Amino acid sequence: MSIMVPSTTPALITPGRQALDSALHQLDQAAAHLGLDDGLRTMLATPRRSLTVSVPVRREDGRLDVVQGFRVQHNVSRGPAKGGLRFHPTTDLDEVTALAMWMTWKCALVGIPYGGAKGGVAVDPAGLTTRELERLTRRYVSEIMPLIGPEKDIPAPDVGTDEQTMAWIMDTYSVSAGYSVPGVVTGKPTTLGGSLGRTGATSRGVQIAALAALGRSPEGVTVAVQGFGKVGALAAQYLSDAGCKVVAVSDVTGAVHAAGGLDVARLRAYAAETGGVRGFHHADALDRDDLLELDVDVLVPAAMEGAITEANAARVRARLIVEGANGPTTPEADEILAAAGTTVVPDILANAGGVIVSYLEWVQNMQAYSWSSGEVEIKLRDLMLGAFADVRSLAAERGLTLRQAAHVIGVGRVAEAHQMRGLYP
Ligand SMILES: NC(=O)C1=CN([C@@H]2O[C@H](COP(=O)(O)OP(=O)(O)OC[C@H]3O[C@@H](n4cnc5c(N)ncnc54)[C@H](OP(=O)(O)O)[C@@H]3O)[C@@H](O)[C@H]2O)C=CC1
Ligand SMILES: O=C(O)CCC(=O)C(=O)O
Repeated sequence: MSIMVPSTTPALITPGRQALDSALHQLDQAAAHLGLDDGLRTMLATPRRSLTVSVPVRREDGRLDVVQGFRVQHNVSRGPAKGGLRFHPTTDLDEVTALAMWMTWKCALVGIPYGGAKGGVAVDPAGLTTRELERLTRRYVSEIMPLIGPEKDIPAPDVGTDEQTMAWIMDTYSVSAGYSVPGVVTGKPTTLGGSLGRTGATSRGVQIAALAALGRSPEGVTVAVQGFGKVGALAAQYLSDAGCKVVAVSDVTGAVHAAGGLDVARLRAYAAETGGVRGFHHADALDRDDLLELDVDVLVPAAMEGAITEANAARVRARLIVEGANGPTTPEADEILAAAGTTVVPDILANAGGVIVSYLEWVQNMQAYSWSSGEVEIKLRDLMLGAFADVRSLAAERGLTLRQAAHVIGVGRVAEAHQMRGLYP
């Protein structure tokens, strides 16, 4: 049986196509290891539902722009589909499909009862006013309304979206339902039923995974973080709080480096005020992509897919990579890093803290109850460390990389759910 994968521009290798190729390669490796038959493997390679929508946006000057939006539900065998919503100019159906597939394995790996989904709108949010963004978000939600719901598919923040976006989604859905439906979305403001601890959850998970992988005192361990958005900035903060020395960070505007360690709290305030890390007085400027090749103990890619490729992997000097981003390392780069003895804590494990606390938020919404930040933190830590231990022990037992082991566990659990439900035979 051949695999049908969507492609918007088959003649061109877009970043989205690269991400989807990586995701399919990782699935193939796991399926071969698990001995899955070709039919089941094909089913897991194919999204259950993909929706492409045209979203008209009325601009402040009266113009009407039309942008493309997507929502892909990759798999729903273990529960409702779950995954973030991305606003980014290069987002396409291939990228969203890859991200949805990674959500499926991530949720299975950390043992939460969800399938995987992702949404995207091909737009640069920095080029829109707040009112334009609100109109865009509400119209996108109206277009994907048939797919989403607290028991069907639950969006959350990703690149270019935040808790305000989630509030507009919750309101648009609730107005249509005729009553408040907080459980339709996670990563909401706490005033609307958001969970304590969700804002920093992905970064907290990155910190937990990094410290577990280090296996020694973090005191003085040098760290570079690519991406200084929701995930990267707080990952840098939490690693610094734990005693690591964060020596470099980057965003789209550039990179900054201080051999003695950055004052991360001060840099966060500076970036919030100026719109980026570039020009921070208490550090040296660095070429943005040179950050990936610094001589540090730990590298945290927390920006976009395809940051570490066969073109630069051999020059990566960090001995430990903890993937805050989804898909930052291509399969070719993975091979180079593995041969060099570099440990990679894979995305579906390292950045799972976000969806774990999203799950806790949804559970609180469904019960109309809320937990303290301490309770949330304990549950997050338990789920992260449990998944980390499962991955590490399978990797050691079978001679796999941490990424291969994580995919064998995630894909294996989803395959088992299909077989038990009898949907496929
Ligand atoms: N938000 C979440 O809960 C989760 C996010 N993730 C993943 O984490 C990653 C980051 O997401 P998130 O923090 O939410 O997104 P944000 O939009 O908040 O931040 C993205 C950051 O990456 C920067 N960036 C983009 N391209 C580059 C580049 N080439 N070099 C350096 N920096 C760059 C952006 O810079 P600038 O601001 O200047 O544009 C920004 O600082 C994504 O892969 C996402 O899928 C994974 C799990 C959960
Ligand atoms: O919190 C969620 O539901 C999903 C977060 C996300 O998009 C991701 O883990 O990549």
